[in-house]
Amino acid sequence: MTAMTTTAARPAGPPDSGSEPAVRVRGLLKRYGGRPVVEGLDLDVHRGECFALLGPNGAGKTTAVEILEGVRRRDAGEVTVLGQDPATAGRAWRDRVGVVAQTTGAGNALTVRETLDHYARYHGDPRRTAELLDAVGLPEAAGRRVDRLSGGQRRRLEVALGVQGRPELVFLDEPTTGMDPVARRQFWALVEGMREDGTTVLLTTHYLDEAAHLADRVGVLAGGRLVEVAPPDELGGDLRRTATVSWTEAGGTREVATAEPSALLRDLLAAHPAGEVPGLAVTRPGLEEVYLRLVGPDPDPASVPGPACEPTGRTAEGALR
Ligand SMILES: Nc1ncnc2c1ncn2[C@@H]1O[C@H](COP(=O)(O)OP(=O)(O)OP(=O)(O)O)[C@@H](O)[C@H]1O
Repeated sequence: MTAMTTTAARPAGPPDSGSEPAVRVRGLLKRYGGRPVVEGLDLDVHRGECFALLGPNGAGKTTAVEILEGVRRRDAGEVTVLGQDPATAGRAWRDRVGVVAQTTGAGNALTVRETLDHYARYHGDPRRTAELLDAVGLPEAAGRRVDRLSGGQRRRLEVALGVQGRPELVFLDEPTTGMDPVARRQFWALVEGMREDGTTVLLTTHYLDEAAHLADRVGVLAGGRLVEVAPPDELGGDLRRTATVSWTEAGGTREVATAEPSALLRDLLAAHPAGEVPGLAVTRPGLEEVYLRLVGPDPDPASVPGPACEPTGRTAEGALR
């Protein structure tokens, strides 16, 4: 697969934190049946940035993203996406935004190529079908019916449809779920290509390696709020800086958590003039451990008895449900 290039004139290079953000959210509140699922969410995504939203099942990621996409109604708060309120933005705004939803209805008797050609008509300046097929690694499946694709192939098609209109901002909700490891890495290259073109990307994922690889910043959503926002290798702050030094002593393992492991190592070496400190190891928490500490042991609000189900999406008339 090759990274795609666009003809649209957009600034390339690092995220632009100086100008108006691509996404601005203040005090976002969403309740289902009276129960808050997103509660006081504040978020800025800079233009040209790849931002990854992490959080356990039921944390409210899809709910928040669907509000930003303009397919779900909010109960309170301010939301601006590419300068407009998605709840009222029109067709022109929609053309500037790409959506790869968590699940879609894509599944029909058309072939992959026919499907892409069909949806191309909805965009003013669509990417060429051949270019898209190549970019998502589907050229061999171009003539296959969509309802005969594997789950991972279907996901690739959905990604192709989401970026077909050369969006300035693309929402990717768990885009690589169901993809094999090779397809995931192809997808990463696709996102990196979009980033180089200046596209803003807001991604949700459960794969921490994906967030670490792709994102300029990650936000961890828990209990309806962002509990931390930071570049992936800085998430966890003090927690990241704390090392655990362990060694074998008197037949057992000793473990000491310290922000200054060098000092402890000097003491240990001095206490072992013969050389080796038995079983010596120094470890620092990785992204996964930091994440698990941030979200807590059982943060899934879905485990609480839930409210009545609320449908999503726009009505045929385009109004929000
Ligand atoms: N249409 C709906 N009607 C009622 N409750 C809903 C609806 N959609 C989601 N919920 C509930 O809202 C909470 C947040 O769901 P949401 O899908 O936003 O979480 P998520 O972080 O995207 O989870 P996952 O990682 O599993 O995709 C969950 O408890 C879910 O059961």
